[in-house]
Amino acid sequence: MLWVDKYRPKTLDKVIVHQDVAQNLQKLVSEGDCPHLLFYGPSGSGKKTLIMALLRQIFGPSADKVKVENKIWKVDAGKRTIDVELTTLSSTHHVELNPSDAGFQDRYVVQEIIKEMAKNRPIDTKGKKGFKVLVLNEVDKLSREAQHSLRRTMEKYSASCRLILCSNSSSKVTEAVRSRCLNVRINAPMEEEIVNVLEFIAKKEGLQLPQGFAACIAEKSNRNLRRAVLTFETCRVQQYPFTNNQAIPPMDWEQYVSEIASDIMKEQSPKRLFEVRGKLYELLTNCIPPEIILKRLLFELLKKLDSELKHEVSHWAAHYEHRMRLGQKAIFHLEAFVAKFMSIYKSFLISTFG
Ligand SMILES: Nc1ncnc2c1ncn2[C@@H]1O[C@H](COP(=O)(O)OP(=O)(O)OP(=O)(O)O)[C@@H](O)[C@H]1O
Repeated sequence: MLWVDKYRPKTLDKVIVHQDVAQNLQKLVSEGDCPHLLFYGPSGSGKKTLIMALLRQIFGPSADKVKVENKIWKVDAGKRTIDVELTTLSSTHHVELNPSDAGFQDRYVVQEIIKEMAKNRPIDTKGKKGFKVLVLNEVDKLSREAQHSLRRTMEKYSASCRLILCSNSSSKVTEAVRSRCLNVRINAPMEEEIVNVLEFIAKKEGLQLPQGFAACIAEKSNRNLRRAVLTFETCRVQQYPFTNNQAIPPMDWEQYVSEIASDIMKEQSPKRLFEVRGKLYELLTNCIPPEIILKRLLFELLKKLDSELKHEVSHWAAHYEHRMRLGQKAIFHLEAFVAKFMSIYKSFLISTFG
C-alpha cells in the first residue's frame, strides 16, 4: 500500500493537519444533526481525508466497508431513454459518486439517480429514522443545469439525506448550492505542517529523516500534502539513508510535459503537432487531468518565452481551458492550444529573424 493511503488518518482525532476543522466537525456530529456540507480547497489539501473521517465519526467503522460498483443507469431524458454509466462507492450508510463523469449528461445524473438515492430513508442504529449521506466529488465541474437540479434535490430531500460536496474551488459552485451548505474551507497545509506529517511517517517507518531534507520536500511540494508524501516515498526507494542535499525527482508526468514543451519550441509544423498530440493523449490515458496538463504546459512554455509573447499565450491558454470545460473531448482543446501556440510563436520568429 502506498504511504498516502497507509498513513491517511482514519478518524477526526488522529489528523495531523487541520486539527481545528476536525474539532469543529466533531462538535457538529455530537450535536446530532449535520447540515449539508461543502468542502472546498486546493488539490492534496486533505478534503477527502476529512470527509472519510467525518463519515466514520457519524456511522462508526462500518462506514469504511465500501464496495465499488460500476452500474449502467437507464434514465429518462425527455423523449428518449439514455444509458449513463457511473462508478459508485458505497457502504450501508453512504454512497459516493462523481456526477461530472457523465459529462454533458450530468444533469440527468442529478435529476434521476441522485434523486432516487436521496429518497430512500434508512433507519439508524437506534431504530429511528436516520439519514443517508451522498458524497459528491468535483461538484465544481458540474454544469449549471446540474447544479440547479442539485439545489432542488437538497431542498426536497433534506429530511432523508445529507449531501457532502467536495470541490477544488468554491467560486465554480453556484451561489444557490453554496448557500444551502455549511462551507468548510480546507486550506493548503503550511510547509511546517507538511514537515510534521513527513516526520510522523518517518517515525512509523523507522527512518532517519534529516530536518533540511524534510523541509526541502515540503517546499517542492507546492503545499500539496499528497505530493509531498508521494515524493517522500519515491526518495526512500531511490536512496536511503537520506542526506540533506539529496536530489528530489520531479514527477514523471511533469518531466513528460516539459519534454512536450521543448518539442513545441523546437519545431512548429503539422508533423510535430501530430507527434505532440500522441504525447498529450498518453498523459490523458494515464489519468492526468486535462486542466492540469494545460496549466503545466503553459508554465513550461512561459519559462522559455520572450516576455512580449507571455501575455498573448496566457490569454489563449485561458481561452482553451474555458472551451475544454464546455466541451467533451479534452484532447481537441489541448491540441488546439498547441496549434495556436505554434502559430503565434512561428509568426513571432518570422517577424523577428525574417
Ligand atoms: N489531516 C491530515 N493529516 C495527515 N495527513 C493527511 C491529512 N489530510 C490528508 N493527509 C494526507 O494527504 C493525502 C492527500 O489528502 P486528500 O486525498 O484528502 O486530499 P484532497 O484535498 O481530497 O485532494 P484532491 O482534491 O486532489 O482529491 C492523504 O492521502 C493523506 O495521506
